Amino acid sequence: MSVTFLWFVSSPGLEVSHSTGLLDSVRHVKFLDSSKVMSRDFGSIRVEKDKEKGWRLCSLSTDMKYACVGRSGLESASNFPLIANVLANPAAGEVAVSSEQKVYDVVLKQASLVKRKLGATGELDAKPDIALPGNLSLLNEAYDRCGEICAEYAKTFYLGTLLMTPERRRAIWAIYVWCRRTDELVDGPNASQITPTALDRWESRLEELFQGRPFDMLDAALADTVAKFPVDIQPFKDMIEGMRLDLKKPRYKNFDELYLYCYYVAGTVGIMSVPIMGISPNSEATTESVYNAALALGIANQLTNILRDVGEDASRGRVYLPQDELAQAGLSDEDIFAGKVTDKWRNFMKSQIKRARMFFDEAEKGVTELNEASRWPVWASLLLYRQILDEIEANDYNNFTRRAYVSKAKKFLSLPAAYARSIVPPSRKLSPVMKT
Ligand SMILES: CC(C)=CCC/C(C)=C/CC/C(C)=C/CC/C(C)=C/[C@@H]1[C@@H](COP(=O)(O)OP(=O)(O)O)[C@]1(C)CC/C=C(\C)CC/C=C(\C)CCC=C(C)C
Repeated sequence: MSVTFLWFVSSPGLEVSHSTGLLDSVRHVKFLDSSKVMSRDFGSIRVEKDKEKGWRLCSLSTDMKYACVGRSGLESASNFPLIANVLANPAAGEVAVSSEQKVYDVVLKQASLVKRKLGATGELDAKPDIALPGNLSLLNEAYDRCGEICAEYAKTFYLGTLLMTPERRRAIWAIYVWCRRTDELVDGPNASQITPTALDRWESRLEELFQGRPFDMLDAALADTVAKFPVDIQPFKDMIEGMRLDLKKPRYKNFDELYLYCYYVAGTVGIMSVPIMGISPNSEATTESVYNAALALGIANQLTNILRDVGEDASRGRVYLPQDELAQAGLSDEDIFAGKVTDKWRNFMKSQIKRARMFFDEAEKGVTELNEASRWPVWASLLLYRQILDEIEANDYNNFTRRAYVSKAKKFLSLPAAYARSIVPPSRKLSPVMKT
């Protein structure tokens, strides 16, 4: 996977290795009070009534033992028999659950955390900074540094965040920086030295920071963010799991496997971001449906990223495309390594692009439901990334030797279009509760 983030990212080489990473010099910053860490006990089994999807029986256990049977928001729109809900596994005498369903459990868990944190008022308590007074300026410095990194690596996105409230803006910066550091572990300049053990250490660090014990200054900003906003640790852990897959899994058998990978490395970003960006108090959408849209945007972005980078990934021996679908199209890894654009390849790409667009369509339904100030950067991100698919088509599906690229002029034109969409309000107000 290539690793510059959307259109915003300009410079490579952010140092984030476990021991020598960016600002690791500021270590053992112990100014966060672990006693203020919120409880994350989700109980075990719940019966959920989902507005659009009917009743579903779900395990909400934190250990990710999935037991959820239900329908996906995407399958109705899908022409692809690709997202199976429940996969029978007769050999084991068990019912295996599809990736989509596993991921939906994370969505439900995050949504239920948001609901519980909001309580009856529908508003988040604005918690004070959890630093001791003497260290408040350190915390501010930490957030400022996150802002600087964001501005350096994702300029347009950074500008978009300036529309958000100061609290939300700096929280998004802190999440952005953690995601980028995580991604750089396997895709950055020190990637060749990264081992599964290093990722395990990164995960322990994550657990510590969620307990209010950050390792460095940038972690401290995130520790403060997760203590203030109803953010679950699971998507963060899952992103690290995605990096583990990148170390050990060179091929994806089918779309179910690829879907899980896309969730790990990108869908997680959507789920982490919504509790910060907030849902409009005027939205009548269910919390779950907004999280589903956020997940869909992450998946759409990652699928697009994979389709754009086929040649580049192949040069590193990597093929992310579903093997069974390649075979059905009469293609194999050899065709990808040969890098020849044939009619078989064009047809295959058409169907892959179609699927990525379906995920973008699904995501679009949720953007309007976000808090007004958060919509513009999301629309901008969506419109710009979606155009990469158009560029692949314009390149006659040659994603072996030509990198689909959205020109500066087109990017620039997308910004007012994104703004225009962002001022469209959610359909109508029903109840002010249960949103953030
Ligand atoms: C507004 C907004 C976009 C917020 C997201 C802020 C945030 C926390 C970003 C972190 C991004 C990051 C550094 C992720 C690390 C993993 C990674 C690199 C994922 C890939 C991104 C782009 O890859 P790459 O850097 O290679 O791209 P380029 O080469 O530069 O093109 C990803 C493909 C995925 C990133 C996923 C998202 C941005 C998810 C966006 C979803 C939301 C913000 C939820 C919106 C809410 C609704 C309701 C739709």
